[in-house]
Amino acid sequence: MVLAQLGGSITRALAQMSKATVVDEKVLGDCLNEITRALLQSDVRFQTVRDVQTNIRKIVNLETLAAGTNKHRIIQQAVFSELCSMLDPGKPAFVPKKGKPSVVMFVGLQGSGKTTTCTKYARYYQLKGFKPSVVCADTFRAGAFDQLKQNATKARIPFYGSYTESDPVKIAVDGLERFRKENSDLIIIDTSGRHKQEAALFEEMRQVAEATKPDLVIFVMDGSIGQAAFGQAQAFKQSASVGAVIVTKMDGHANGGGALSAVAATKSPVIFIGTGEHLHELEVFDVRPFVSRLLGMGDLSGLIDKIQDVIPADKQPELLAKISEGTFTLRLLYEQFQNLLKMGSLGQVFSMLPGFNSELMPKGQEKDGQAKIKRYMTIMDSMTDAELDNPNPKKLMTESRTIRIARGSGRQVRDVMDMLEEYKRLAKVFGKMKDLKIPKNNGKMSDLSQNQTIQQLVKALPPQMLKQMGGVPGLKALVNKMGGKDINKMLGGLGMGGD
Ligand SMILES: Nc1nc2c(ncn2[C@@H]2O[C@H](COP(=O)(O)OP(=O)(O)OP(=O)(O)O)[C@@H](O)[C@H]2O)c(=O)[nH]1
Repeated sequence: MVLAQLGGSITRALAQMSKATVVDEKVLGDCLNEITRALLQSDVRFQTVRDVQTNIRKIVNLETLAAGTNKHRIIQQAVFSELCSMLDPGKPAFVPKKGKPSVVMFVGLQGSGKTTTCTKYARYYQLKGFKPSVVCADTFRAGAFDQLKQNATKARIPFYGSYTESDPVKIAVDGLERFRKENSDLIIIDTSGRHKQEAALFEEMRQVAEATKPDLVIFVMDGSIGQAAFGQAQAFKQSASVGAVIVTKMDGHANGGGALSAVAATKSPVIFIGTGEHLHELEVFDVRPFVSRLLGMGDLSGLIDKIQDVIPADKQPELLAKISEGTFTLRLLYEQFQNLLKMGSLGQVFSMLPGFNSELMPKGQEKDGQAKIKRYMTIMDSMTDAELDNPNPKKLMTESRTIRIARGSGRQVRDVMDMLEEYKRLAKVFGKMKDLKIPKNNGKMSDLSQNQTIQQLVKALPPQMLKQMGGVPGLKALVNKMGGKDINKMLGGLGMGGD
């Protein structure tokens, strides 16, 4: 993800500053120059970058800071808070509520990713338990209905459109009526795009909006246009009463930071960012957690949300029971792999952990990781139930069995051995996790149970990960920050919660 480069540059500038034993004007100036350069490279408007720099200087007045003050920390906090202000439109967006019918209309220029994003958005809410549906009122681009139909079918989302009707308003109204009858609580209307902002497009948007009275109009915009987003977002906001923005293609272009800050400057809230062509490549955009992740400081609430999307609350006790039995079978590993793949990009998941930045996981490496998981799963697909459910599959694995599995999955014997090695390694980690007990007492944790949690986590986490989290002190700070409730939710989601 290209935004990670911006985050990486700023993080490096801060790390360089932290190394200085004495923070003087020169050290602060160098750090701010690096941050300025990174923001300009990301196509953030010059005016905005200048404001960020001036404001940080206002907060960090080295001359007036008392001796003994932790200047490194003050600078870091000032950078964090100024980046947040740069991206904060100061206005929340409408959020659909489950069970309460909402209509959301999508608008945007042709090719911005509008149609793809409609289905991503529907799927996001489907995973949260909504009953979404999509209506294709794009009669301008031939093939738009087919595209929406294909995407919606893949995600099992009901859709409506017409090959013969040319009036977008009629399609929108008919679709709305159909899905209202079917009790859909989130009806999404995809409208036509044009190559540029032209009167005909705005007129059509106005007519569809008048007929469907949407609760929210979402403007979808291509993030690669950088600071030009300001003019575009402003024009759509005035013509179609846009209530929220989704910025797409944040995976492929260095200008993403510029686009995000430009949209914020129009006082329109960005609610999601698109990070790829696939259905799950849509990320919630929330300013503070976003900046936190950008700077490698993690986003635990996002991680908890993601885990809960993948392992629904009603499935958690089942997983927990299996783990507490202490038998980590190949079938359980298979299920964990499925969950991991459902979580989407591993880089994105990692960037939610404090101390990680998605830059740490280069795209190629990420693809390799996913390919490996899929390879292991294909091998397991060739195993019998008895092999998958055996608590000690390594003992069971005779030469003839291994050859049979390798043949059945079209892989080499060494691939099967490799998968079993990985299983052994993970079984060891899970074996340690089964002792992890977090008391559930409505959120608050006693000091004693907090200490026990930390000790158990230290034992369970791979040393490399513990190091990335800042060692035991980093982990302590994390547990303190999360309190009992969130850590319970997270560990529960991973099948590690307590009684
Ligand atoms: N890399 C990347 N590609 C995206 C993203 N979102 C959409 N795309 C791609 O952008 C192209 C255009 O997307 P569409 O959804 O067809 O665009 P549209 O705005 O609906 O276009 P019209 O229907 O013609 O108005 C497609 O190839 C999508 O796969 C994203 O977040 N990242």
